[in-house]
Amino acid sequence: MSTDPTIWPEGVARHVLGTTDSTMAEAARLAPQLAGPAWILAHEQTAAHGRRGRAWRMPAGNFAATLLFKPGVPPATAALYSFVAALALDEALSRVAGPAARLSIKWPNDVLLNGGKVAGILLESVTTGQRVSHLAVGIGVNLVEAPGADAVEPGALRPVSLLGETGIRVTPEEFLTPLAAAFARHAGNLEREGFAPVREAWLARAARLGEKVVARTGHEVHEGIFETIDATGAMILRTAGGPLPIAAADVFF
Ligand SMILES: O=C(O)CCCC[C@@H]1SC[C@@H]2NC(=O)N[C@@H]21
Repeated sequence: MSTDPTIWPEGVARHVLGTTDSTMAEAARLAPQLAGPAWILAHEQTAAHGRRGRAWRMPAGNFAATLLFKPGVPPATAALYSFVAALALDEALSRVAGPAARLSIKWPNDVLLNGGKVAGILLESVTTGQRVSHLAVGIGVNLVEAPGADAVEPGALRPVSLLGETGIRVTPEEFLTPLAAAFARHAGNLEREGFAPVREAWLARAARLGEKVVARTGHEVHEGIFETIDATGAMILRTAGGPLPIAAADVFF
């Protein structure tokens, strides 16, 4: 991996916006003139989206930001930053909510609070030749309000908010500070030591490890025991037919 010590400088740039279409779209517009990593935070998004092109509802007061940077690594390595982001989110939420908060990470990168989804992560990248020239890590956190259950697909986990579950209120700007620090630290670990320490830390926070889950890929449904994640971040399911690596899927408990 890249070991460029300057990729995560002390003070990563921050752009704070009022209303925008989506911080992912803002990141795409900023990319051509990007010098170092930059966080783009918006107080309101009119066209936010989540994984698989789903709409992402963002009630006022919730957190919406995209971290844009230039990893300069192959796409498979860039994908590992989603585990970095999940760890950073889990850590930042635990910092603001206190150690009693029941937080965990649902593969690959949803953060759960008391068993409901409190935060989601979306990676978008631009690849030039064999390398990812720009990576946008979009993060949405229900700080003060969870969208209604009608906003999610049948069978998906109920959305929850930090305020609703813990009574703790933090502003998006306040939340960005521990999140950015945790992201920089875990990203530094990934870049210096490879995926092993991030994988280990991620597994220690994983929801339903060793339990039965259902993984729905575009066209197939697999049921099995969630055994581990491999060196590429794929979920390893123990199925009746043996261990099955799943690179991308929606997972149901
Ligand atoms: O769970 C998911 O599907 C991922 C949700 C990601 C939402 C965030 S909010 C900030 C950024 N801007 C967007 O339009 N999407 C991401």
